[in-house]
Amino acid sequence: MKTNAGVKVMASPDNFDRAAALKEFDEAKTGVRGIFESGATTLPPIFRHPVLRPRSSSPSSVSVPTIDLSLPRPDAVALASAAARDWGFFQVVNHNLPLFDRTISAVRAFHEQPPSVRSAFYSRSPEGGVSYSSNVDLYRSSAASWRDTIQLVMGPTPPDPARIPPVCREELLAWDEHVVKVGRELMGLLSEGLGADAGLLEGMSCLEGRVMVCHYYPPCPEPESTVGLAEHTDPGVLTVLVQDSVGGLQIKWKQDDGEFVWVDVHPVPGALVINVGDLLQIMSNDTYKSVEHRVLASSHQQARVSIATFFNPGKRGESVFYGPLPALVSPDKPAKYRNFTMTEFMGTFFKGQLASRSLVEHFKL
Ligand SMILES: O=C(O)CCC(=O)C(=O)O
Ligand SMILES: [Fe+2]
Repeated sequence: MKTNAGVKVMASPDNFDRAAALKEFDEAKTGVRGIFESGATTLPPIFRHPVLRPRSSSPSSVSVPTIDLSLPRPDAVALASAAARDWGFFQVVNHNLPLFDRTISAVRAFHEQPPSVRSAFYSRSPEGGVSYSSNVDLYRSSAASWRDTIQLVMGPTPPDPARIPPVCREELLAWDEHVVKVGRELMGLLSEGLGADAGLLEGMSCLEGRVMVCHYYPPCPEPESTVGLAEHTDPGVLTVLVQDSVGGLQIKWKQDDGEFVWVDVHPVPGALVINVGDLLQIMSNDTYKSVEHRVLASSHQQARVSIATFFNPGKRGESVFYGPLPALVSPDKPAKYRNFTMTEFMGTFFKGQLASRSLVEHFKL
């Protein structure tokens, strides 16, 4: 038996005590990065995924659309809404490279601090909306993923800045401001694409509920046997993501012959990756699509960094209901989903495993 940062690698998985190994890994408080730092040459069993789809194989001719937001408005509306309908994913070119690089470097710097510094922030119950941990669903998923994350609830109530790790504090606050501007622009385009006013989604408070996750995917000794992030859809309205140049994000794409393949979302310098979440699929009554995606475990020497902001409605409460937008429902196009409160929606999400597609199915009529 060999020990990697407190995680036992058993010769025989038959007598492997998974619960104890998870606890030991979690209590080390240094994440997957800690295992990497220990020089591990094999994958600890808690990270081993029994069945993995092939790592790649997308036809090289297929790629997620990239949209230039400086195009004339009607063109931008047409392209963004077509991409949200046909792909559920697209990239937008925003030309704010210095801010992108600065933010990614700050997140990298947090995760690469000495173990004793970053472990002080490690927690599974976010204090004041900020936490650092590995695998938000560590104790619920059947196999862990090769990834650590800082999570920040940015809205409707922003965190006390003092709770954000100093090494990335200023950068993440500036990034949130930038992302809100991008989110407003995109929600405007997608609202217009539904035939509504540009202010529809923003008026429904969809810019207000924001969770930012700053992922770090260390190089992996056996990338074929695990994932960086298991396949899932995002529950919220819209996700805005910035990634570094390493790559590994893939979306599940249905070919003309009905077969699914994984398509790489190639890093494009200065581009943001945008995707439709389950709630926008429901609100748009299936006009826009929430698509499954995953991240491969990094086979490169370099760790991968990405930062995703999930936009959700900030208006909650037991008398505020979400469901297909009334303007999109008619006798010809009946509602495909029932209405629900955000409490019910998020409760359903947290009950399931992150890797399931059950949220949209759960509310289907
Ligand atoms: O790291 C990425 O590229 C994807 C992250 C993601 O899908 C998520 O956090 O939901
Ligand atoms: Fe996601």
